[in-house]
Amino acid sequence: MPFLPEPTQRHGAAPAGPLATDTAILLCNLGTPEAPTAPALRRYLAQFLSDPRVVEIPKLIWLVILHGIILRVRPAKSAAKYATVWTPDGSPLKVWTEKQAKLLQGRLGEQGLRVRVAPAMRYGAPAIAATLDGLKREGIRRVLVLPAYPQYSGATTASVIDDVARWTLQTRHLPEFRFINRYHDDPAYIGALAQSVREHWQREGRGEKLVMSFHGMPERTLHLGDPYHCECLKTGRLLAEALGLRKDEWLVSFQSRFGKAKWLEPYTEPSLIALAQGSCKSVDVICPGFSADCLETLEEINQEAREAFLHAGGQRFTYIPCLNDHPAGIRALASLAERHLQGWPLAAPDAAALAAQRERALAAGAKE
Ligand SMILES: C=CC1=C(C)c2cc3[nH]c(cc4nc(cc5[nH]c(cc1n2)c(C)c5CCC(=O)O)C(CCC(=O)O)=C4C)c(C)c3C=C
Ligand SMILES: [Fe+2]
Ligand SMILES: [Fe+2]
Repeated sequence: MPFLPEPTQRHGAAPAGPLATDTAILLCNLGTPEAPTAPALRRYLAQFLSDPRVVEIPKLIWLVILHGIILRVRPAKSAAKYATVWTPDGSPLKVWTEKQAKLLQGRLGEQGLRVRVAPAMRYGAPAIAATLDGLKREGIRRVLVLPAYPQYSGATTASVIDDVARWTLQTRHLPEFRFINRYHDDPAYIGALAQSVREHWQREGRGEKLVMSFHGMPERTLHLGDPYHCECLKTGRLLAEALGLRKDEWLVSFQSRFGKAKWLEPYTEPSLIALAQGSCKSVDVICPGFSADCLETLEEINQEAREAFLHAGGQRFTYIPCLNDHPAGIRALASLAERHLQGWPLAAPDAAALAAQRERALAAGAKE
């Protein structure tokens, strides 16, 4: 059966008739636990924190710390935090990533691009390898890998590419691949962020300062040449310019510090406390590096950081949601994808040829 797109909510019904395609976009996000429970967190954290791209310390020392301390203590603590943001449909990160994939496919369809968009997770499910197996079984021959991270880092973007490369090592007949490494300064992405801030200000009023909080990284990675820090600063500057903000009306900070080492500064929560203790009593906080709301934004920022700011004397804290399913955010992803799909034939392949190709793929087994 040719692949049939599902109708989307924001962009109306999918084009009439079956949509055959041999091109896919793999929309990859970080991944999330299956449930807000300690056992599910232990499985998730064990996979995530065993990735040498994420924790760059000598393997043996790290394995002792990870299994001897972290995986004994952190799962229960993190599970309790996840429970506060869990939705009836599951973890917010998973719900939003699945929705984004559907909307992106619908949007590309409206632009006349017949592309299958499949969500995948670097850790947990749906795994990148299983998703690529499934796409191959569907007859997909070209894959554009779109990590859902605007700013490149070794811990995130490169780790997605590692995982795709692991799959290619055990696959004979490879699809053609392309990778998107970053979109931190893409005008449509910056424009979508600016639009969401302006809409937020219209709804909620405007604070004295816009705090742009990005996920942190060990500071060491900056000195080792990771471009993440620079790309976050550039996103921040471009967003401030798009909003016409003066230098004293915004700041970039870094959240989610893990462990005792020095991470990128300034840290978000101490910065908010310093603002509240000084003369800034009203802030709007946005997390431009997260393409979808998740534990780090909904719990760490909108609960913990909010409480810290108000407790320190702040009077008004508003949180600006991630782009999630915002039409401007989906349009930005679509224009980004369209540029990277250039030159690939996106008209429907001959349906009979596609069916025959799938038959051959199925007969030979997905791994071949
Ligand atoms: C151990 C070091 C970590 C590095 C380095 C790191 C980098 C990094 N992470 C994201 C995006 C996300 N991280 C999320 C959760 C999360 N991150 C870490 C640790 C590191 N991240 C942990 C241990 C956790 C799990 C939660 C916890 O126990 O605190 C998430 C949210 C996932 C969810 O399910 O909601 C995201 C998204 C980026 C972009 C990044 C480097 C640039
Ligand atoms: Fe993280
Ligand atoms: Fe966190």
